[in-house]
Amino acid sequence: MYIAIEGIDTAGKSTQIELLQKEFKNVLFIKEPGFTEFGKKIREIIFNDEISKKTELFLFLADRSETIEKVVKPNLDKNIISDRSVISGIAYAMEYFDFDLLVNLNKFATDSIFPNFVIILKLNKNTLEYRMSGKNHDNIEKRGLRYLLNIQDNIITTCNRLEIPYILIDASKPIDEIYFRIKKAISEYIK
Ligand SMILES: Nc1ncnc2c1ncn2[C@@H]1O[C@H](COP(=O)(O)OP(=O)(O)O)[C@@H](O)[C@H]1O
Ligand SMILES: Cc1cn([C@H]2C[C@H](O)[C@@H](COP(=O)(O)OP(=O)(O)O)O2)c(=O)[nH]c1=O
Repeated sequence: MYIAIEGIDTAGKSTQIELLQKEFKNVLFIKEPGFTEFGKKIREIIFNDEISKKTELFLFLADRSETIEKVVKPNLDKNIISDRSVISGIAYAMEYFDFDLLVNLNKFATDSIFPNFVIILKLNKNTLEYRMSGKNHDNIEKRGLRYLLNIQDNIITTCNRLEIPYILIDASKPIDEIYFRIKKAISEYIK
């Protein structure tokens, strides 16, 4: 089972995954971007170089392709939980490029290996504003709150259009309340 934890920046993905890693010892936890050694180099370029949106897209595709080829494919018999996935890949890029083109590029990059189930941590504007005020902003976060809230809508749209099952969790709730809901949801998939 390949499950993705999705949400915009500061939604609480890393926080929840740290808790999940303590409890689900037999699950393979991965992330995008930058899980493989190659992906770490790609991530540095994306966040530090001034590149075009198209180049950024191909770099994320290269990171995703390498993770799928070297990590996901060899472990499809296991349970995998990923911090972000192709869903983020399409949701962030569809602000600039055609949705169907992005789906086809990602199908090629991943041999059509997409998550089976997605958990979306959904932030309201005020909570996003508060959490973003507490951190430095990378190249992508500098595009602002409106952009990130659009991405959040895109994440939901992408799951719907790809017909990938998902649940929405209010990311402004207390950490343990969110964790309880995530645990309940994935326990139906991960025995
Ligand atoms: N449910 C929550 N309630 C309050 N603060 C939270 C919650 N979840 C995460 N945070 C805080 O919000 C910030 C972003 O969380 P993080 O897990 O890094 O988000 P992401 O990985 O989605 O970018 C961190 O400072 C974290 O401590
Ligand atoms: C995986 C992926 C992430 N992104 C963006 C989302 C984030 O702003 C950034 C990932 O940086 P990261 O530090 O992993 O942030 P977060 O903790 O919010 O996941 O890259 C894309 O634009 N396209 C993609 O395909």
